[in-house]
Amino acid sequence: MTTDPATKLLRIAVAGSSGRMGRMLVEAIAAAPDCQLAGALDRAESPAIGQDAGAPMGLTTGVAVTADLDAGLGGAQTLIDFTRPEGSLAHLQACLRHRVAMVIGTTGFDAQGLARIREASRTIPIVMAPNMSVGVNVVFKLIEQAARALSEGYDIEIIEAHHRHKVDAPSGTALKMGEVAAAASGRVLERDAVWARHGHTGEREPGSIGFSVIRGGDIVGDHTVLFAGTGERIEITHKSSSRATYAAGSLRAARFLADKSSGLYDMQAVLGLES
Ligand SMILES: NC(=O)C1=CN([C@@H]2O[C@H](COP(=O)(O)OP(=O)(O)OC[C@H]3O[C@@H](n4cnc5c(N)ncnc54)[C@H](OP(=O)(O)O)[C@@H]3O)[C@@H](O)[C@H]2O)C=CC1
Ligand SMILES: O=C(O)C1=N[C@H](C(=O)O)C[C@H](O)C1
Repeated sequence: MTTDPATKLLRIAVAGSSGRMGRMLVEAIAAAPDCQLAGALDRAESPAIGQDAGAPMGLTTGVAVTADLDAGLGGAQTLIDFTRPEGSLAHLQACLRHRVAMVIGTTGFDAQGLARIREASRTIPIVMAPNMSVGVNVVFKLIEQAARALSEGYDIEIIEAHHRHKVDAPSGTALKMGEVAAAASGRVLERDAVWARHGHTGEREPGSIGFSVIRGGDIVGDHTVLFAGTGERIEITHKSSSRATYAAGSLRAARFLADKSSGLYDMQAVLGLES
């Protein structure tokens, strides 16, 4: 999966190229001196099919958007995919056929989908992360440290806010924050999570991890983990103000995969944050 020997450029295809993240990625690839757009995929029903992938941003990339997975992936080393779970899993099969590496940013997979990705990573290299931003991945570390130190006597609540178009809840990032906080504080997320509260809920269950979800307007992505104790509370907050941060992280992931032949990695590995 090394770079093109002739041009030395990393040949990247983008799935969901006319989506919010897809457009950011096409723009980021066009601006990156070491990368080249090798393919742009979208659904057959998309009005973008046949148009230049850069058209929505006023760019000419020379790559037309296609729904033909084999044509879109043919010349690529890596596919960056921010679509929907069913789309990513269809793209995964095509990447296996063409031995193309994958960066998966899509959130909302079920256990079966995750198992298929894990299985595929025995054959192709994959980076998968619910959040590609450097900041959020540093925040995961801060949450781990705080949750370890505050495991007794502090209630953990996770609050996230996103734009009105987001279809999954809680966000993949919020779920990951819950997993990190649970593991570091001796809780088990599947057992201790409280996904919603309404009506006569009774008192808060000790050791639970509560989730609150806000959807509105054009909020790019805000996440807070609250540790509420007696007489004090600690809030660890990350706010994204632009999707460019996810696109930049995705390109870092694609570069990371260039010399890998298989394996499943996350952004902690890409950023060298593994402890
Ligand atoms: N890991 C991270 O850092 C981040 C992850 N995300 C995640 O990325 C995903 C996409 O987000 P966003 O860009 O805002 O979404 P959009 O809806 O703006 O874009 C999704 C794109 O994927 C296409 N698509 C939808 N369903 C399918 C399918 N079944 N097969 C193929 N293509 C499909 C859409 O086409 P059409 O418009 O025709 O439906 C569209 O082009 C979400 O899961 C989101 O949570 C988002 C930001 C950061
Ligand atoms: O859908 C989005 O927009 C985002 N989704 C990701 C998630 O579910 O965590 C990452 C980011 O928060 C933006």
